Amino acid sequence: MIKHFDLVVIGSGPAGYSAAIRALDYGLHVCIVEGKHLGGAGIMNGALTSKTMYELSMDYAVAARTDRGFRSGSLSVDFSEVKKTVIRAAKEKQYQMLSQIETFSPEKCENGSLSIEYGWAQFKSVTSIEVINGDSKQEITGKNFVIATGSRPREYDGLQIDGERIITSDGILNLKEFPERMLIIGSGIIGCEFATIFSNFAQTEVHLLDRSHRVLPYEDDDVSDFVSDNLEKNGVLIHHTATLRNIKKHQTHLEVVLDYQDGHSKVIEVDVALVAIGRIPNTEGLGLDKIGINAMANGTIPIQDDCVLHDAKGHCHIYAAGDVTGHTQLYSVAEFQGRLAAEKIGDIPQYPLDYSHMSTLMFFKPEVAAVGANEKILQHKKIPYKAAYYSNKLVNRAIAMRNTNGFVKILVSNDEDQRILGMRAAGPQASAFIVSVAHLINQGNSIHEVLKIFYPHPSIPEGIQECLRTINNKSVYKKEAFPDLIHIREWYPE
Ligand SMILES: Cc1cc2nc3c(=O)[nH]c(=O)nc-3n(C[C@H](O)[C@H](O)[C@H](O)COP(=O)(O)OP(=O)(O)OC[C@H]3O[C@@H](n4cnc5c(N)ncnc54)[C@H](O)[C@@H]3O)c2cc1C
Ligand SMILES: NC(=O)c1ccc[n+]([C@@H]2O[C@H](COP(=O)([O-])OP(=O)(O)OC[C@H]3O[C@@H](n4cnc5c(N)ncnc54)[C@H](O)[C@@H]3O)[C@@H](O)[C@H]2O)c1
Repeated sequence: MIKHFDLVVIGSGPAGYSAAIRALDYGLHVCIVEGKHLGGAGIMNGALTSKTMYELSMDYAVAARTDRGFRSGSLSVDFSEVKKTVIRAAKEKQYQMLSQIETFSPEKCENGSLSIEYGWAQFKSVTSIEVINGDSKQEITGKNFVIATGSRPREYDGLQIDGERIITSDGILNLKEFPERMLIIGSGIIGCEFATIFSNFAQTEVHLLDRSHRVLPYEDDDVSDFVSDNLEKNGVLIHHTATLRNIKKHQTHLEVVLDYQDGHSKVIEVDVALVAIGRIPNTEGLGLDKIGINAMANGTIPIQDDCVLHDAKGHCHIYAAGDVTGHTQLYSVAEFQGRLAAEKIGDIPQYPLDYSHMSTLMFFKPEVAAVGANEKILQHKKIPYKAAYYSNKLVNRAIAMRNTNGFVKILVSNDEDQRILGMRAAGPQASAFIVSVAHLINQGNSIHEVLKIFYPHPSIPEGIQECLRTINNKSVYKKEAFPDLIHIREWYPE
């Protein structure tokens, strides 16, 4: 039997699920097709599982502190219990998603419904897909499609991922115990987040391979240095300018050869190697040739700001959203694009995609949050700016928390308007207040809007207001008195 829907969404990650639900809002009959885990990397082996593990590791690190007037009598941690808690968190979310699918099932709803089919989808034509689940196959036809197939870890050339000793982020939950020694290959977000998590639990000697001079190569040098310093304080051994020559597998361990830029080499022994060198889009096997679409050389499906795919014949009932499109690989971006695709299908009003105020959270110790441009971006675009830095050491709430390791760095246009262009914030609660600056950037606000407002006391965001006041020399604490804690830099194109 061929099943037919108004909209077929391939992939149930944040892009696919949000597209499906948004189409349901205006009465479409929708089918989600999912090959693996409901919720995609938004939930399993991705954002939610890694953040659950991060929160547990941060709690453990706080419990292990001895500088706050109290100490725990004895502290121990069991990896299998940590794993159970992480999986419980993922299931909690998946059951919420499933409850919603069941609430709107076609048997119960005439005016818009949701169905889910498990299996791998492949286009047969511009109106039909085949869904393969083990030995069974079924055909599903649709008036519209959203391709939201996400991404998967990039593999390291010549290194076989065995899922046990040599793993990617997909294999973290396969580990049976805390490895005694671990090498993380790649010092981007995933590499630095897992280095934070495993060093927080303090059961693992963590080696982090950074092929350049700094971790997080796309961030400004001061932010990268701050993250590196904190990783090192947490016990992580960072191998800057190192290249992996090879890994020899032994019965009980891995023997790793690292080559450094200055010509020397080092052999280290670890139990597990985690490869975290980026993610690649899931487009192979989708049958894109059957719909007249060519993926780019890097596998992504290019979209314009409308998420629509146009083939040579002008078909425009097929859309793409999320990691598969090659845009910044974030939950929020995937969800926004998925919603937008569904709104386009329904021809209902949409908010335009505007990445200029996109924010990111990075789960390190302490957390780091980013919104809008950084110095590298502004210099690349030749936009003159002022960068103001204000340390949390001067912020009363941080002092009260006994947690002053952090800062805000705000970039404003170097002109009369002094428009806010971007911020990097590190320290407690950075993830909670970054979005307030996203609103300021979105509204094209200048310093003046911030200076008019009462910031509650004691609060960490008071640092934002003081930081902006420093630019026009109106702050309560002055850079002359605290040159290490407050500074301002100006930049003009040559
Ligand atoms: C370890 C890790 C931590 C992360 N942490 C964060 C974070 O803290 N914050 C953040 O914003 N982002 C984070 N991300 C990124 C975020 O998870 C992704 O950007 C987001 O999940 C992308 O959503 P998506 O819907 O495009 O794709 P995905 O979530 O990858 O979902 C795609 C789904 O499509 C399915 N699929 C693929 N091909 C087919 C097919 N042919 N047929 C049927 N189904 C198919 C897949 O099985 C998958 O379930 C993290 C990612 C990882 C790996
Ligand atoms: N908190 C978050 O928002 C969050 C958390 C995790 C992942 N993510 C998303 O997932 C995506 C993937 O994360 P990621 O860390 O894998 O990718 P990434 O692009 O952030 O970092 C990859 C790192 O690997 C390095 N690298 C690449 N090839 C290498 C090689 N051959 N040898 C050694 N190093 C190499 C790069 O220089 C870079 O530092 C990110 O782009 C991010 O958008 C987001």
